[in-house]
Amino acid sequence: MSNKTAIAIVGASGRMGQMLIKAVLDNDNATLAGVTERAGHDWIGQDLGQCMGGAPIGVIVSDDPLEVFAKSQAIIDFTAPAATIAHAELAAQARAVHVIGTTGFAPDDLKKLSAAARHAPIIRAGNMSLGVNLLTKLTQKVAQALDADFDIEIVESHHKHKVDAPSGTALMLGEAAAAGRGVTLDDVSDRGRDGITGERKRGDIGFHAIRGGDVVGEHDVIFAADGERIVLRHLATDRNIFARGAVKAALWGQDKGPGEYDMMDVLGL
Ligand SMILES: NC(=O)c1ccc[n+]([C@@H]2O[C@H](COP(=O)([O-])OP(=O)(O)OC[C@H]3O[C@@H](n4cnc5c(N)ncnc54)[C@H](O)[C@@H]3O)[C@@H](O)[C@H]2O)c1
Ligand SMILES: O=C(O)C1=N[C@H](C(=O)O)CCC1
Repeated sequence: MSNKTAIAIVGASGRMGQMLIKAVLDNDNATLAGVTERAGHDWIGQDLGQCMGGAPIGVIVSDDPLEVFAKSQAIIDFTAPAATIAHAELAAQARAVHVIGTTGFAPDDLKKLSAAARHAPIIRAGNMSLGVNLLTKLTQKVAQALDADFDIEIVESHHKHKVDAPSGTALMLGEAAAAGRGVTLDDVSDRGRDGITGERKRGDIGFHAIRGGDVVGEHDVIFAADGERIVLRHLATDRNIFARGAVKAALWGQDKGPGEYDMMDVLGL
């Protein structure tokens, strides 16, 4: 039996799905167990290699996650919240590691993920890149070192197809800034100001989302005081940074018990 980890990719035709497939095929410690797309998608029943514009590779795109998960040790999921919730239940039944990159979950969705994580490991992060996870740590440290004379604003830019705002990364950074300050993000979050908003409230953390063109992902955490400003910035120029992180997480999760983990755990940060 091969000692490579069998990984399934759901949402195969997506911007991230295609990156993830290449990252698994390029990894010496992983093998592609199968791929899925949503029912009715025109890739269903076709050879994956041909769908991606190359030669056949003998992997047929499925719309049956149950059948694919049964032969997988890990599932990598960058799809949409409703799909990911359904996948979490099936991954838990299959006792497979579920790596979740999907963003835009509602609080009730997160409760369902926590329930699934009682049966198998879930590794979830709004951003799987090493750079952003380091930036998150730095954000917490800087917020801890400064008082609320420094106003915190988080500005993110993404491509025009992105459907959720603020980005998962912006929320990670906001949570880190709030933790550094010793407050709860929900109590201080101020999203997308418009109209006569009144003066900025001391201690608030502001969020702003720019959408346009093909921007892969850019995040600034601004600490603005009277007379000086600190800006922590991450610029993503290639989605491969997210895909590589997700495959690393799938391999890392193999000897872990049920529970909820994130990329900080994977990277040891
Ligand atoms: N955490 C990270 O590092 C990171 C990085 C990039 C993107 N993302 C997130 O990943 C998600 C996907 O982003 P994208 O740009 O690839 O989007 P996309 O729209 O290009 O791809 C999503 C794919 O999922 C498929 N899908 C939807 N429902 C499905 C189902 N039930 N079964 C199988 N496939 C299904 C869609 O058909 C589509 O092909 C978003 O939530 C995005 O914010 C996270
Ligand atoms: O392209 C996207 O969508 C991205 N989503 C994640 C987020 O919401 O932060 C990570 C960056 C790219």
